[in-house]
Amino acid sequence: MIEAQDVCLRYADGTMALNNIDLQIDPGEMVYIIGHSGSGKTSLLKLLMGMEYPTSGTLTVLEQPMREDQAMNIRRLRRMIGPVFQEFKLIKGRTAMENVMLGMRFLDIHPNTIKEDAMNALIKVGLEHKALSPVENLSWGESQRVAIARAVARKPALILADEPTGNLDTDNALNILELLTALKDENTTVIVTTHATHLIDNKSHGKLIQVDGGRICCERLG
Ligand SMILES: Nc1ncnc2c1ncn2[C@@H]1O[C@H](COP(=O)(O)OP(=O)(O)OP(=O)(O)O)[C@@H](O)[C@H]1O
Repeated sequence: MIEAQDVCLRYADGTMALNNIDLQIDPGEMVYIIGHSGSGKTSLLKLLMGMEYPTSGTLTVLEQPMREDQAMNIRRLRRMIGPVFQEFKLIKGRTAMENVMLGMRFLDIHPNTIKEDAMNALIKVGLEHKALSPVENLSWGESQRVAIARAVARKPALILADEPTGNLDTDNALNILELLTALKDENTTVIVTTHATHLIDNKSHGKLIQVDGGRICCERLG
């Protein structure tokens, strides 16, 4: 599913965000990436999404080499990825439901099932009562849940979520983690960055990857 060998990422200003990353993630794995602010968690997700390319080393996601000369293929690869990034990129003037559906129109999902799948995703994140609300009327946490519904509804092979519980109260945060964990049963690989280690302490399954100063300093089963 994902294989990284000796991957480094240096940004244009010279910042070494990731150093010598080795990683193997299998289909259906639930992976939490933890670490202090600035340790490199988002940078790692950006590499996996093809928003940045390794400066050195090799990275493969769903059998796709992540290199600049593969940009066209990486665009296609993104159809198999459900991203939840910190800027939710919801379309203003559209309802929560329309936002969830927008991402699905470009996929091989039958038009008749798009509406049903979108509503099911909103139900999963507890937002069915806001389905017809324009997204600009939603709270920050609700917008976050719409972004998660949009990713889940696409039934992707891989979900990449950057702090998906960041602005949620404990109950909603736990619900979202439960929801993401359950995707394992559909063989979806889920990679989540989080500061909320107290929420994942009692999780019996999942792999924990701790990043420190751009290096993986610890990897263990949760
Ligand atoms: N576009 C960029 N250009 C230069 N440096 C960057 C860029 N994006 C991130 N960095 C730097 O790379 C390092 C890792 O940043 P990253 O955003 O991956 O950390 P993080 O662990 O996700 O942090 P946080 O938990 O605060 O979101 C930091 O030193 C950051 O300042």
